[in-house]
Order: sequence, then C-alpha cells, then structure tokens
Amino acid sequence: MTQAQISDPKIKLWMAAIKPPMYSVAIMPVWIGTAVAFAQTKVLNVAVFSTFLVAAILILAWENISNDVFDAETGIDKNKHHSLVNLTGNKPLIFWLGNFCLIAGLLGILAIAIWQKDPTVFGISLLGCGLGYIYQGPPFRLGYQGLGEIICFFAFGPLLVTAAYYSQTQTWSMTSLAASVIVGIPTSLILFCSHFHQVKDDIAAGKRSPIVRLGTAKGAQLLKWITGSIYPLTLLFVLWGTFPVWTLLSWLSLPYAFKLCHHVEQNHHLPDKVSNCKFIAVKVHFWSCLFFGVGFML
Ligand SMILES: C/C(=C\COP(=O)(O)OP(=O)(O)O)CCC[C@H](C)CCC[C@H](C)CCCC(C)C
Ligand SMILES: O=C(O)C1=CC(=O)c2ccccc2C1=O
Repeated sequence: MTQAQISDPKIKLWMAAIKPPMYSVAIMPVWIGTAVAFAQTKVLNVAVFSTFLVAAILILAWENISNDVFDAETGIDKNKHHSLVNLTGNKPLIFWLGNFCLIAGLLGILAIAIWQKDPTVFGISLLGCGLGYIYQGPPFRLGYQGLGEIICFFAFGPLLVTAAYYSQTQTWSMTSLAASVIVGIPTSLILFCSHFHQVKDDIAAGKRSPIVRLGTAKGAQLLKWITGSIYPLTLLFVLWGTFPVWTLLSWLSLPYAFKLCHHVEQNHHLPDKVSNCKFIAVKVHFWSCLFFGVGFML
C-alpha cells in the first residue's frame, strides 16, 4: 500500500476497525505452546501448527467482529467511527461475517481433533470461545463488570497455550502451563491499556472497566506492576529450571515495556494522547513472546 493510500481517512478507519497488529495475540500463544512442545520432543507437526494458527486467527476475528455487533446494541460504540457496524451500517452482515469466522475457525480445530482421534483440543477451544462470548455477549457482558482482563488471561494464556501444546504432543506439561502465564499477562495488559482513553464513553454506557473503577492515575501505577511482573517471573522460572536460559531473550522487549509505562504515566488523563498505548502494549506482547518462544526453540 502506498503512503497516499495509508493516509486516506477512509482506509485509516478500516485499518483501525480491522486492527491487523492485534492478531499477534492469537498467533503468539500457538507459537509458544508449539515451541515448548518442540523443545521437549524435537518434533514439529507443521500441518497441525499452521491449521491451529489460522483457526486461532479466525476465532479472534469472530471475537472482534461480534464485539462491534454487541457493542452496537448497548450504544457504547456510538462515538467509535471505526466500529465495523458504524462503517458499514449493516449489523446483520457483520453479525454473520463474525459467525462465519467462528465456524471456519472451529472447523479447523475439529480437523486437528479428527486427525488425532482425540477431542481434547476441540473441547479446550470450545471453552475458550465460551469465555470469548461471556466477555461481551448478552446476557453476560462480563467485560462491562471489569472482568475482561481475567477472562483474557485464561483464554489466551492457559487455554490457548495448553491447546497448542496438546495439539503437538497429546500430553500435558507443567512447563507449558508456566509458559502460558508469561503469555497471559501481556495479553491482559493490552486489554487493560485499551480502556484508558474510553473512560467517558464507558461510564456513559455503564461499563465498569478496571480504569473506570481505579481512575486513570492509579491505573497508570498498576500498569507498571503488571508490565514489570513478566520479566522477573521469567527469570524465576529459569532459576527453577522450568525454562531454558535462552527464554531470557524475552527481556529484549524491555525498551517497549519502559516506553509503555512512561507514555501512560505522562498521558493517562489525556484520551487523545493515551489512545495509542494499547498498540505499544501489543509491541511489548509481540517481542516478549516472540523471543520467549525462540528461547525454547534454541
Ligand atoms: C474484542 C476484545 C477486546 C475489545 O473489547 P472492548 O469492547 O473494550 O473494545 P472496543 O473498545 O474496541 O470496542 C478481545 C477480548 C478477548 C476476550 C476477553 C477473550 C477472547 C477469547 C478468545 C475468543 C479465545 C480463543 C482461544 C481458543 C481458540 C482456545
Ligand atoms: O480492540 C481491542 O481493543 C482489542 C482487541 C483484541 O482482539 C484483543 C485481544 C486480546 C487482548 C486485548 C484485545 C483488545 O484490546
């Protein structure tokens, strides 16, 4: 895409609606679960890995597409110009597009379960989709109660990493479970960051996000602790002998972690300035998880 096309406001809105960088949150847990499996077995089933990757991306697409549908029903997205429903003006189309992605993603995972004659991976994925639904769908909408970060941690951490590990090995592993914690924390961090600039709209719609509950100043302080927890925790697991020493390569993401904490500390109360912080959090997540997985592969 040329520079002129990227700066076209309509294309900018569509890119903001589709959020391409966000899809690394579906890719990294599959990468880490597979990397831990490879470290232990020295075998990589490429067909299972690629099918799982595409399926996880499709399921996350469902989550995001249906988020715009459900949020259109509560009115919380009325000022969100990059909502797919607002952009197209066609809620039923977006609803069915989301359902198509969900069915396609689940069929991919069903294919893995059938190849392996073992329904475990499919069962875990259904549970993950259930968590995705109760986060935003009626009558639950647990994200509106401020429970999104906990749901996010379990869905993208223990559930997805374990499912990816199991799809390669058909066994369970404590190392994979420990690794899933290291993936779950920065994923929840992204969601936490996504609330800073939305306090006004969230309050108006009755959404009690963690930032609505805490206020932006305390939120910025808590953010430092959440971000800072990933690195010593990884070190601790290395010292216990759970992770190989090369997983400390994930510390290479520290410059983004500092940038995130500094940026939010300075701008937590300025919605226009803080609104990009979730994409800095995506960089923390991407680089920490990428190098963490490399540490298992070496
Ligand atoms: C859509 C998500 C966050 C955006 O929420 P919000 O309403 O605040 O956004 P806007 O302000 O932009 O409208 C992501 C939420 C993720 C959710 C907590 C958990 C999703 C679970 C996945 C579907 C599970 C996939 C794992 C499975 C394949 C094992
Ligand atoms: O649009 C968003 O704000 C998010 C989308 C998304 O898919 C996701 C996944 C995991 C953690 C956070 C988020 C978002 O914040």
